[in-house]
Amino acid sequence: MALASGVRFPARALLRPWSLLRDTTLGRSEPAAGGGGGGDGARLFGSQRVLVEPDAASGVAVMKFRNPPVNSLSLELLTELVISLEKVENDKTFRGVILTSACPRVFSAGLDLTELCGRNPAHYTEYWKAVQELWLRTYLSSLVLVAAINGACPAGGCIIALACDCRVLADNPKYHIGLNETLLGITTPFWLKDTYVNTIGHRASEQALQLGSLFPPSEALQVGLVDQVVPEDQVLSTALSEMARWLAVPDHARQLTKTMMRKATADRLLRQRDADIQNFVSFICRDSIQKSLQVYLEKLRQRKG
Ligand SMILES: CCCC/C=C/CC(=O)SCCNC(=O)CCNC(=O)[C@H](O)C(C)(C)COP(=O)(O)OP(=O)(O)OC[C@H]1O[C@@H](n2cnc3c(N)ncnc32)[C@H](O)[C@@H]1OP(=O)(O)O
Repeated sequence: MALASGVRFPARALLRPWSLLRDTTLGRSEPAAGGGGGGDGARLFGSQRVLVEPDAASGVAVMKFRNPPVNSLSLELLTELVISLEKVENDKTFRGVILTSACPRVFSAGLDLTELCGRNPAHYTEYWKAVQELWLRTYLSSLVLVAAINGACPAGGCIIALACDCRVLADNPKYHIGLNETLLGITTPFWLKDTYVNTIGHRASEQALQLGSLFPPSEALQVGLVDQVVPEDQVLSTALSEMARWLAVPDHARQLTKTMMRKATADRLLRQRDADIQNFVSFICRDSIQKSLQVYLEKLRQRKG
């Protein structure tokens, strides 16, 4: 499938990209005039793992991850997210998307460790392309993206949140956010490290990345990883208020400014995507890395509660 960032999609998505999306249209069977997804706001479109609730009146769609139990970023979820974002972005009814979780207590557990363990190089290649694609699609989106973080947000979950323009985190001491890759025995790719540095600065990133720090809400706010910490039942309403603030700015000026701020970081990856994939595949295929990941996954499975 030809996507803006030029990545090739998994074979099944290439053959029938929309087959990954189950249309959950309610109420209307035809798109509203002038747009494909909004109408009176009663239309829902999404997929098995991504629920999209569009509100044409406000031009905002709420996109909910729905991959229980922990919204781990499986190849399917990554693919469905990219397709859903592309679909909303191509519909001129919409100017903003709120990303949130439909699973209790977890925004996203990050990359699906079962995609990183015991597979073959062709699978790792396909998987990493999908990770790159989601990051590029979110980081460079012309839409306003607000993360309504209503649960734990480690690693890949944090990466999605960092690609948004604004982050609102629920005030629950169990909802940690950060990049903890080193604790799994792996390293953060340069483009995600750059995103971290852009958000919280060099020194804080140097420390947090090496230590694999996961920040509770108050510390996440202090370090600048999130913009607001609010009671759990106010996360979505606060995200909507933030969205209104961002949408009050004329789109063209905001979009040009976003591009100016983010282009250099994205270009670093765009210039060397294939090399980045090769690096990832050779790294993840190492016996020592496979062992570390398996030990971590086993600990996760044994740890309950
Ligand atoms: C060069 C390489 C760069 C790669 C970059 C990698 C970035 C990443 O994203 S790596 C992934 C890192 N993620 C984590 O470390 C998070 C691990 N998960 C957790 O800490 C917790 O699950 C949670 C805080 C998110 C939620 O806790 P909760 O108590 O609600 O649920 P659990 O009982 O722990 O988990 C339920 C179930 O889900 C499985 N699981 C959890 N996380 C993952 C995951 N990331 N991938 C696959 N599976 C996961 C967990 O094992 C449990 O499974 P079982 O019910 O079968 O035991």
